[in-house]
Amino acid sequence: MQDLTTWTNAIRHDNLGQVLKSYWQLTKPRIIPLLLIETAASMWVAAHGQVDPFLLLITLLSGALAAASAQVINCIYDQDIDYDMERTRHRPMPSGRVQARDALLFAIVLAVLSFTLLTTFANLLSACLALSGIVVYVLVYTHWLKRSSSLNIVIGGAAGAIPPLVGWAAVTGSLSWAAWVIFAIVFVWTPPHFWGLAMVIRDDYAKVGIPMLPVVVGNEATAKQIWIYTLLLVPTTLLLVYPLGVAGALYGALALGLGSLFLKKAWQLLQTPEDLTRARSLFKFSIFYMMLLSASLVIDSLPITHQLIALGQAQINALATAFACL
Ligand code: HEM
Ligand SMILES: CC(C)=CCC/C(C)=C/CC/C(C)=C/COP(=O)(O)OP(=O)(O)O
Repeated sequence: MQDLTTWTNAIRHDNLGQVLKSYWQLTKPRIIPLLLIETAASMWVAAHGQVDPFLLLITLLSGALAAASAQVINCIYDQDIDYDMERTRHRPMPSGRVQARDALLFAIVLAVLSFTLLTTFANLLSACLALSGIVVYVLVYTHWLKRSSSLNIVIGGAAGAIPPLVGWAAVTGSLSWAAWVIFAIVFVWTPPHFWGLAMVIRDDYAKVGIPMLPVVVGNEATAKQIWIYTLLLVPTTLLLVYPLGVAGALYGALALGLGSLFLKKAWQLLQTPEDLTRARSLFKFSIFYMMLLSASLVIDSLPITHQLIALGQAQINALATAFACL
């Protein structure tokens, strides 16, 4: 009898574990950290390097909840095509592990929690922006454009650029030019990020009739578009240094260095558009690029960085004066 109870408990435990795992997978959790890194970077710049740790925690938590909610709705909507594609077939919806009604309820709870936390502990603007991120991703990208236009990523990609606006608004209660420039950086970064991968998994998308750019125009024309967007990306990142002046020389140097590497990858792909190793490498680099660019913004905004740079400059001036006296 004792054995039977232990066994039943073990099964219950196991089921609960499986259920939790399925709901976790519905939120596409691997993408969320980078969305939060963008949000945090924007908060640091907005707060001139001194972010209130509680506000940071609440904003990142709410941002994660909003992004998760958006992804869950996307999983419900896309379950038919997800079933037909090898890469997505084992997701919880197409494999029947979660029912659409339960998933929808889960998404609503996540969205309500996100909105409530932001309105209570940050402000209404940041809460509305997070909600607009869900709406843009679900309605504009998933419902309207994903299945109907090769511009799906260009326009729908705006959803992924909203998290920095949420972060900025949470700190300042408004949106300045700098916030829109960070939005623009992510907006311009998204097409090269995704098209690199889309070139690799083109056949999967073609099979289910999704008009991703490489399916519609082929790899050569996609590589050209990737090159153009990467060319636009580099000067966009520098707008924070000039004319806005919200980031300094350290960020400027790192943005230029990272941008040159991105351009090199995009150029190499342009030379050999059918080389899918290069396309995959560009996709992976895009993620590394966005992480480091965001980290550069944070480091550049810290008061200690400003103090160290001022100290360095004072020493260079002192040396220059000493040499002049010799
Ligand atoms: C509409 C815009 C976007 C589209 C269509 C898109 C699409 C994709 C796809 C299909 C994957 C592969 C996921 C998988 O293998 O299951 C991926 C990976 C990834 N995306 Fe994007 N993405 C977009 C925007 C963004 C944004 C804005 C971010 C964050 C700033 C982001 C961060 C990532 C990360 C970190 C991964 C790698 C996840 C892993 O480790 O597998 N993406 N993206
Ligand atoms: C502020 C806020 C809530 C913003 C939401 C931003 C958000 C959820 C962006 C995600 C972008 C993304 C990874 C799309 C995947 O495309 P897909 O769904 O077509 O990929 P798939 O082919 O893997 O299903």
